[in-house]
Amino acid sequence: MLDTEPDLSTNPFSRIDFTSGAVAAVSGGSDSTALLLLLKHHLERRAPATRLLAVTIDHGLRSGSAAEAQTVAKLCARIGISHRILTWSGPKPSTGLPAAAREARYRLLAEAAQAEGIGMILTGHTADDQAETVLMRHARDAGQGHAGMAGRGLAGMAPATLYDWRIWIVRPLLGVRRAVLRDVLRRQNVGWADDPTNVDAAFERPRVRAALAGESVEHVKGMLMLAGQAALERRQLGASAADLIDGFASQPAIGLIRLDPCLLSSGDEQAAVYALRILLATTGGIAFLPDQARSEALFGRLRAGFLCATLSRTVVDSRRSGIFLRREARGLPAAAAATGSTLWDGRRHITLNDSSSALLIAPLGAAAAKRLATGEGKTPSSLMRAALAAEPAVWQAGECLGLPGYGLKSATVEARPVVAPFGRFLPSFDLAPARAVAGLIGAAPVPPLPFSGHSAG
Ligand SMILES: Nc1ncnc2c1ncn2[C@@H]1O[C@H](COP(=O)(O)OP(=O)(O)OP(=O)(O)O)[C@@H](O)[C@H]1O
Repeated sequence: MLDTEPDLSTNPFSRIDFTSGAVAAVSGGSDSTALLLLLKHHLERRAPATRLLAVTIDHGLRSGSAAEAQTVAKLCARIGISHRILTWSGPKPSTGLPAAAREARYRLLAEAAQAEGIGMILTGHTADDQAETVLMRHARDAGQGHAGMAGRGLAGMAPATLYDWRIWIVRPLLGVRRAVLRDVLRRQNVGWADDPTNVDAAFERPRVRAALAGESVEHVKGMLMLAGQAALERRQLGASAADLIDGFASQPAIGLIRLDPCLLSSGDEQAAVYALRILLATTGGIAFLPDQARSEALFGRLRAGFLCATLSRTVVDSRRSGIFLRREARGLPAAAAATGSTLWDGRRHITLNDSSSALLIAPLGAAAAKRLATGEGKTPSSLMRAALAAEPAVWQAGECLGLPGYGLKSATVEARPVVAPFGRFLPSFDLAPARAVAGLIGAAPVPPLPFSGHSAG
């Protein structure tokens, strides 16, 4: 079957490393049901010892969803694949429902994988999904007057995305058309469920899907080529930005990044602005990069002379001793009891290793920062203290016990830096700058890509 089908003539799983097992995300729709059958076929022949678990998320949003999940369970039982159904419980928002459902879906899939010690999730996203994604981003960019410089989004979905900095989501069918997958199912006499929300014109994706259905095959091919080109450019830009971060950025104190002013005349302005945007989002603890135009304007002002400005919750302080980035003092989290594991201010993963004592986590603040020894060096100590003041400190009964990793003797609380713009979702296109920033700020290393040869694909 795999060897004779034109669009599946190259085995879509051949480059994937299955050593850590796989969770197949199966909704019961045609794409993910075909994913399951093709994957089973591949593993039986090439890696029969692989741990494979199929998981269906019941979002509980439609009356038929539980029955659809049961249909997947029956199919899995028939073909001998372990299967779990996980239900999205908890409040459902009245706006932004698709995004919230997606967030919950990935969280539950990752939990299922982790519970089984599996390090990878496979989804059934197809070439049709990719064309829809690119078309939607095109429309959004054009609406915002960004056409021409928004190549980043036009890359579409990446072949792999790291979720929560811990588990890879791989999309092996991104190059395969939906019609081909449906043929596979028909030939094996396997049915699938048609999700009515896929044709509900109240949502953007179904509207785009309907528009694409009327387009020629050539048009869709053109969209996919555009995405491929944009992905290549995004990877190249990311690699150049990573080189600039490695060469020109340092961290003289926790929360303080110093940029060598030579960055401003490095010769690759586009990559330098991209590096600046990534570092601004990281320092400010923001999941998205600051606006391109505002970042370019800031870059221009940095070239023109010394300044102190704020963008992306980050104070940019350019002076004779360098360009310094630190979290602004406004809008820091209020004091809160330390609990198991939390993301603090979008910037720090706080882990409480011993819950026997009642501890509070709150910003160190200017007064306590003044008492910290910051050492002698080229970096002005006032800047180091300002950065440390915005770091999470451990407090008990009104007394500051110190900063985790900076003078706090006990290992009760750990605070690990997070590469904020990529902390939740890291598309494989952006691996190079994510690795560079992780090295710079002391974040956990990026787990290796589950592809043989570790290429970003
Ligand atoms: N209810 C579900 N249970 C398990 N997996 C699912 C479910 N819904 C979607 N998936 C997985 O996600 C893939 C894409 O599905 P779909 O296109 O409906 O989601 P999407 O919202 O566009 O995805 P995303 O936003 O994650 O890119 C499916 O092929 C399947 O692998």
